Amino acid sequence: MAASPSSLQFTATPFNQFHSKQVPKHATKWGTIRCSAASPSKSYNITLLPGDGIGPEVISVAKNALQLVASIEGFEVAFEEMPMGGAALDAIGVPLPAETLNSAKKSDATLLGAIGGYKWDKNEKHLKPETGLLQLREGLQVFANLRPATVLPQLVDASTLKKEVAEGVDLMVVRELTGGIYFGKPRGFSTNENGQEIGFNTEVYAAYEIDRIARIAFETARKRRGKLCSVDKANVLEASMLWRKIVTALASEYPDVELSHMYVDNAAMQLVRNPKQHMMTQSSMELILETIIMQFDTIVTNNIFGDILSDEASMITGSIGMLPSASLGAAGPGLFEPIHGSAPDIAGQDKANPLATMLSAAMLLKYGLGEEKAAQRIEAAVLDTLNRGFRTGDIHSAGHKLVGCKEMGEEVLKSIDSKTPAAV
Ligand SMILES: NC(=O)c1ccc[n+]([C@@H]2O[C@H](COP(=O)([O-])OP(=O)(O)OC[C@H]3O[C@@H](n4cnc5c(N)ncnc54)[C@H](O)[C@@H]3O)[C@@H](O)[C@H]2O)c1
Ligand SMILES: CC(C)[C@H](C(=O)O)[C@@H](O)C(=O)O
Repeated sequence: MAASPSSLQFTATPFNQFHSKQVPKHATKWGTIRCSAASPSKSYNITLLPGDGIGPEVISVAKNALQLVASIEGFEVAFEEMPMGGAALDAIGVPLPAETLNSAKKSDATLLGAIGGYKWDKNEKHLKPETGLLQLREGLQVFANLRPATVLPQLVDASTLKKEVAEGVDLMVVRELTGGIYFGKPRGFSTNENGQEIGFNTEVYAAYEIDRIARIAFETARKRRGKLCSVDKANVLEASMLWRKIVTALASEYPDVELSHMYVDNAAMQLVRNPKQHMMTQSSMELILETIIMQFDTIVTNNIFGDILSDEASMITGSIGMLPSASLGAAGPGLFEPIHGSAPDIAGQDKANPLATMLSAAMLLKYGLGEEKAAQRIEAAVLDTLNRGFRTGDIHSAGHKLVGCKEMGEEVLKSIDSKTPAAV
């Protein structure tokens, strides 16, 4: 695939259209903005949740990028930084303080770094940083989690897969985010008939939850290469059987989208075996042509399979430090976060790759605020910085300049500054 900024535009996602049709709050705001020629200054409130571990390091870099592109594009951003996760547990005693959730609900969008760490690992369930994150997703009702995984030409060598396997991979995982086994009841600890301790959870999906995420996925696939793979475990799990039935029934509404189904165990294997299919065809000139067809383009799956498969997909692209995400609901502000965690093993050492968070900031601008040009400035600057040879440790290979989190951030800012609008 050619190296072009557009490969990072995640073109394929139709969420702008989805949102502008279905999110009254945003639709109203965008309408006002577009019509208000007399008042050129727009202003957005963004809640920042640095969280734990490398979270504060990557958020500080992304905040600078948001500020810079806002000033170039002529709008204002006001940040409200709130405690979340382990940081909130230490300061306030709960992983998601009411003030933090309220700030996220009132703002135009929320950018999260990461939460969690060894310190809180043994806490009771309701006092775990991770519980706060689930409460935040539930509180904002952001049921659709878009996780693009694109192998950038600059980073093919960073992938642990062979070049010919990784090159050109461009996936979108659409993960259901507010249902399934993460939230299903009953759940808990008990004892069985033999007096042994048991822990149990419930994988449960209502038809409407499957329907709404499947529609997002079909719309997403329609704007990409028209291929949707629904990943489930319908050979074993009832919740997956219903999932497959509803996704299959919807296909007739999207005749332009080619739907396939795959069991999750096979999908996990196929993702690293052959995310692309190579087909040999013979041309009229008796030449053997190799056509690369994406085995995977858009993947739709439940909460837990999406969590696991997106982490796996990240390694095709080179590093989990590169993958952004957008979590969106039918109404209200979105939540934007890198897919990685708090990386306690490298926290506080200026080693984190901030690009996943910067690209999440770009998704925030595009899907959360409708500021497409500002988003493109960040995406183009990330590519430019990689083109100029800068690499954090997770994506470093011979011949490139090894930098820390801060320096990587500064180099992206330089790239943002040096790009004229025409070049974006
Ligand atoms: N959304 C979130 O906040 C989120 C997501 C996943 C895990 N977590 C939490 O994070 C903590 C650590 O979890 P984990 O170790 O399983 O996963 P992790 O994603 O934090 O780290 C996995 C590995 O990837 C590396 N890594 C992650 N992000 C990186 C980056 N930006 N740059 C360079 N290297 C990076 C880490 O150093 C580590 O070796 C746990 O408490 C977990 O619950 C939070
Ligand atoms: C930290 C955890 C609750 C979270 C999840 O499982 O969703 C994480 O793995 C993620 O992918 O954001």
